Amino acid sequence: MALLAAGHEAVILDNFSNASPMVPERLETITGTKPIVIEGDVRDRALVSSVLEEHQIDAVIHFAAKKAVGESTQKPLMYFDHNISGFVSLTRAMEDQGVFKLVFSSSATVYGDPEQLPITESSARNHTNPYGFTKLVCEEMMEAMCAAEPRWSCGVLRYFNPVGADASGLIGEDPRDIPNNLMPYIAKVAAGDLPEIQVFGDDYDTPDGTGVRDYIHVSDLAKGHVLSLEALERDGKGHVVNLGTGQGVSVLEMINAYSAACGQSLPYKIVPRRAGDIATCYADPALAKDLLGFEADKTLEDMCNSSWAWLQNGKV
Ligand SMILES: O=c1ccn([C@@H]2O[C@H](COP(=O)(O)OP(=O)(O)O[C@H]3O[C@H](CO)[C@H](O)[C@H](O)[C@H]3O)[C@@H](O)[C@H]2O)c(=O)[nH]1
Repeated sequence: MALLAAGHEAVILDNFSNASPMVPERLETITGTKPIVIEGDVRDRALVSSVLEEHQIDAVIHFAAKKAVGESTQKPLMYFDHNISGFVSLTRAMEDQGVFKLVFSSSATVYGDPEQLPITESSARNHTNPYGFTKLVCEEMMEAMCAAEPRWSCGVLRYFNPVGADASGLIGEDPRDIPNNLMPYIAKVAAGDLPEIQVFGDDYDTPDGTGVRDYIHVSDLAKGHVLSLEALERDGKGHVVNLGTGQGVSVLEMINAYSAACGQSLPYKIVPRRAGDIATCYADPALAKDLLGFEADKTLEDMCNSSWAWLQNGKV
């Protein structure tokens, strides 16, 4: 999904392949502002160009990418097409229309297996799968674009592990297939759709032996995008920042927190490690605070409560 903002007007371009068509209506309920919704694909340069022109767009938030690591190893070309061709097509359309402000969804995946913790933005970049490769390539393309054309200013946001749902309970994640990620999997077990959680390894070098990640509430993440856009307008230059809380949470801590939120003790079993997983990953969030004034303020409890509320009320 690409959200293109001109002044206070929001224009959403989406092909609805993953998102529910109910999202724009629910967005309106939450924000009180009716977004303009255009059905289409970010790889359609002519369409994007016409949208930018017609609505006098001055900045773009680019979310239109695929994000499942496992799928990317099976279908790398599909990932290159959506994530890399889509990026090139979008930015060429922006260039055609003289729009040079871009907020980009990057990922902590660009750090590969981190050399040091917490992870700072100057840590070495690496990729361990085709999905991570696409994020790294887009980051490098932005560096080249900005070096060649000073009018570009790009806000590169390296997400850690986004979880939770909007506090209204109206918008959240509802994977169609068996979820790959921990929180949606736990949520399906809590809802009775799956029998038990599989914990991928309890022999990591972490306090309880299970993997540790920096989970960030999606509402905090959304706030980071607004601050990034504002910084692009204010500073006239780009930034590359981590969006995380700086706190590591283990798989067992997450299961316990979700059990408290849904009021039942969730069943789990320890299974072998998942290939490609690392022990620990959490952000140094200091630069995002310095450059954007960003600070994540939602707790682990907020993340679990909002996910559970969405499952009960909002799912369509
Ligand atoms: O059913 C599950 C799913 C996950 N885990 C564990 O839970 C932790 C989190 O796993 P996720 O799959 O939720 O998230 P990852 O950290 O593996 O990956 C996420 O964060 C990465 C950056 O660190 C990339 O951005 C990637 O796209 C994104 O899915 C890991 O220790 C994993 O082993 C389980 O034990 N059981």
